[in-house]
Amino acid sequence: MKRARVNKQKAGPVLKEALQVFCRVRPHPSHPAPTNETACLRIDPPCHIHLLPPSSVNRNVPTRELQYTFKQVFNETASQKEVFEEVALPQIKCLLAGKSSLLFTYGVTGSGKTYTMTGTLQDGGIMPRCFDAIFDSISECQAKRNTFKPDKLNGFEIIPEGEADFEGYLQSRIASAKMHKLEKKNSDPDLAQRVRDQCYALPVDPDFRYAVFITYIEIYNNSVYDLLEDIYEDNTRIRPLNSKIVREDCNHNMFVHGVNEIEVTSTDEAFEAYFYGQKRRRIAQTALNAESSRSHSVFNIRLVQAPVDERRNDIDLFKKYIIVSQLSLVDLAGSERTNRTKNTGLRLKEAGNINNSLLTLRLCLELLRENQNGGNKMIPYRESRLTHLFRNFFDGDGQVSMIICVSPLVEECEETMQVLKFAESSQEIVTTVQTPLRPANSATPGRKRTHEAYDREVEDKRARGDFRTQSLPDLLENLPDIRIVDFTNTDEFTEYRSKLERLKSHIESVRNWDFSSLRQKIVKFERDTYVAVNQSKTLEQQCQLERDRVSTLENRIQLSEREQMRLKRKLEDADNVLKKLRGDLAAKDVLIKRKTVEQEKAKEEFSNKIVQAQDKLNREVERKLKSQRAAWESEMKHQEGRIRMARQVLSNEGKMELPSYATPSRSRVPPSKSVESIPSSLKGVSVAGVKSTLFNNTPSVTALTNAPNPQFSGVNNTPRPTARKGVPVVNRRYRRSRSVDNDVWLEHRPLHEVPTNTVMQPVLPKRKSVTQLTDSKDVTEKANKYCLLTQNQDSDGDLETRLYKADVIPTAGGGAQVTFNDVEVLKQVSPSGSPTRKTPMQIRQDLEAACAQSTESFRFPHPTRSHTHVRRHQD
Ligand SMILES: Nc1ncnc2c1ncn2[C@@H]1O[C@H](COP(=O)(O)OP(=O)(O)OP(=O)(O)O)[C@@H](O)[C@H]1O
Repeated sequence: MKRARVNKQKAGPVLKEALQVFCRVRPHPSHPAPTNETACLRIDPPCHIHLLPPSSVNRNVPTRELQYTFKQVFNETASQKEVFEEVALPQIKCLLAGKSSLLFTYGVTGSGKTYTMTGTLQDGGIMPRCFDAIFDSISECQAKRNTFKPDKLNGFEIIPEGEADFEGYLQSRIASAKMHKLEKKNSDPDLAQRVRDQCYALPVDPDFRYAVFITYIEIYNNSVYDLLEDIYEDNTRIRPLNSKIVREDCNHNMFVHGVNEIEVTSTDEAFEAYFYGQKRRRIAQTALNAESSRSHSVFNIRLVQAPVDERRNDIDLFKKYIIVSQLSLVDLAGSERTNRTKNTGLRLKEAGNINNSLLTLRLCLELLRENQNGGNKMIPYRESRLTHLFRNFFDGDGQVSMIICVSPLVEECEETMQVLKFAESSQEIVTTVQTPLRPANSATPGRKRTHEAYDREVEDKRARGDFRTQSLPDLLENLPDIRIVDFTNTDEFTEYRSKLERLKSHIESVRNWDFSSLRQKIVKFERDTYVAVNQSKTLEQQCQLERDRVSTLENRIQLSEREQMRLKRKLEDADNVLKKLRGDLAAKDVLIKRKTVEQEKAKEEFSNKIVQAQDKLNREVERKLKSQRAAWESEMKHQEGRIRMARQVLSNEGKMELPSYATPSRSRVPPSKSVESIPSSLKGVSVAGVKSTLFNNTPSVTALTNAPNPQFSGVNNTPRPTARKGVPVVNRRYRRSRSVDNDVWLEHRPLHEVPTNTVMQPVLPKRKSVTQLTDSKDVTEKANKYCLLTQNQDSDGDLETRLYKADVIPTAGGGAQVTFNDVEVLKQVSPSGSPTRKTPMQIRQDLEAACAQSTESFRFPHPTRSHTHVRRHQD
């Protein structure tokens, strides 16, 4: 027995295709005409779907309307036929052309995945319609059963005609019969009830023979099980399914090792196998679906095709001519939220596994998309059996399509959003599809048609009676009997001769029959037809490619339009914000301008006020200065009068000569200050024998300033005054005691002294206090130091206490000269003074400001302080 195996699929040109995503919305379970309150989806045919999240939904879902775009969106009323023709029929065409494809349904539990994939007997889903289309197309070219045989290593062997392993087939049928006997009680659906609404006969290459194989597996809790496995150990015992492993064949294609691959020759057989597997599939009732799939089911259809040889019907035995294509129909289990399904125990574990495998699928697709956009991440296909098994498809070995099943239920809004989001982004994934090379063997292309045409021609000729003679066997049958009985009978000879001539003419006519030219004509015609068909196929492929390219571009355009819309919205938002900010800015500008104007105005008013206040202050200062000067001048005059009176008294007594008051000629101290320094207690007092020298030419005190006045710096260098005639001279032999402790002070206090109660007291260890100088001896004999205390209190209650200190120097005439050499000023500001009185600092500032403008030469007193103790020694 000669056998052949599929070793390697012959690869033709590589086409790139985007992952195709379709969306199907299932009808609302309770509202035949859903409203906005009950449905969260709105369809905008043919490609858009809008999600309208209700306001009550979770905060993870944005409240605005979201739009998603897919290759096509089917609404609630879309029929199974419509879905099949749009989604799966192109994949059947691919399958017949030798290309593989994967189609899976994805969605939340109860969203209609199984319904879309399988449907019902009356209204079949994608899977039964696929079988119908396949068998309708290959019906005339179907290989005899068991011509191909799976080799259990993902390949096929060809068993030449006559050697077909009918025994094996019989065995499998017997096993099948057995299982049916056991399971018939499980009430198989009656296939006779199945309704077919359409014949899908697609063109196939007639020079090939075709066979269809199926496998049916489930991935349950991340383990793979063969649903077509024989689990009957005898007629009564059933063992559990064994888990299978996923392996890689020599061409790096993934397959389930040891899986039962069954050849089917009709849709009914395929259905039988499907129902056989379906009974083993794990389905359970949940809160959301009465028949919820607890596993992912994979229904693989493999189409094996091999060319026929020149002798019309024998399949070519060269293994290189075999083409195997696959269509995988995957019904994924639905993603579940435990809080909605209320699953516990085993159901909860199943739900966890389902969600994990779906998560891995999503992760793989997302990473694939990222990698195709320039990323370089490892895709974790192996983390789930599901992704591991379909790695080839994702890595670029076949077309991938996905049907997103969604429910319009408001309660599922958030999950639906996740599904739509993921599906929309998956459309960016590009997969590659290899077109298999049709085997270019030595056989004449179109030979099947040639044979058929020849047969038809002969039949036609026969029917028309175009054959001028009978067929050769007829001719031979009608040959005259050539045995001559009587050689003398010329009639017999003549008849015999005429028979032979007739025979000869028949033979000649048959010989002249131009078989070769007819055959050549037919072959040429078929060749042309074949070339034309091939060309048309190529053109069709190119058209398909162009269509796909256009649809990909359309998808991209839609995506970019959406992106553009999104950006536009963003821009509009930003524009609005900008406008608002600009408005705010303009308002603030106006406010600033108004404030600036107000500020300028206030500044102007303020400076005017300052100028006015300065003027007023200047005038006030001038007025005060004037009045002060006038007061001082009158005081001075008064004092001078007194001095004159005192002088007069002295001169009248003739004993004491009072030196004339020498107005300090070079002193810059205002005269009033010197005048003021005359002790008031001396007013009207005459002391016999006492000579007084007041600030003898030298201003010893600068009472109004703390800073040393440079104009007085040269004072000490002024020549000492020479004694004038008649003026008592100081006793030159008198030596002042240098011991301070020995000084005896004559303290001259005012009669009505205001108690200062200050801690600052003059240090006068030995003193005699008097309020009036009545006896000159108090000065001349008892003291060598003189101290005069004066007090002045102004209208504000400020008290100024002055302590004039002097040396008492005996004169040659037996009197004494009192030389004032020091003054201490104690100023006490009344805390309860006039409330309108300015603080010293204010006064100083006012005066400084006023005088800075008016007079530069005038010097201001140092700010008066409470308890200011000013002391300046002459030396
Ligand atoms: N388009 C539709 N038209 C009519 N009925 C539908 C449609 N889609 C789903 N249904 C019904 O909804 C129910 C649930 O559907 P189905 O079992 O296909 O959901 P599922 O997505 O496969 O759920 P699970 O993931 O749990 O297996 C079924 O009774 C089915 O008949």
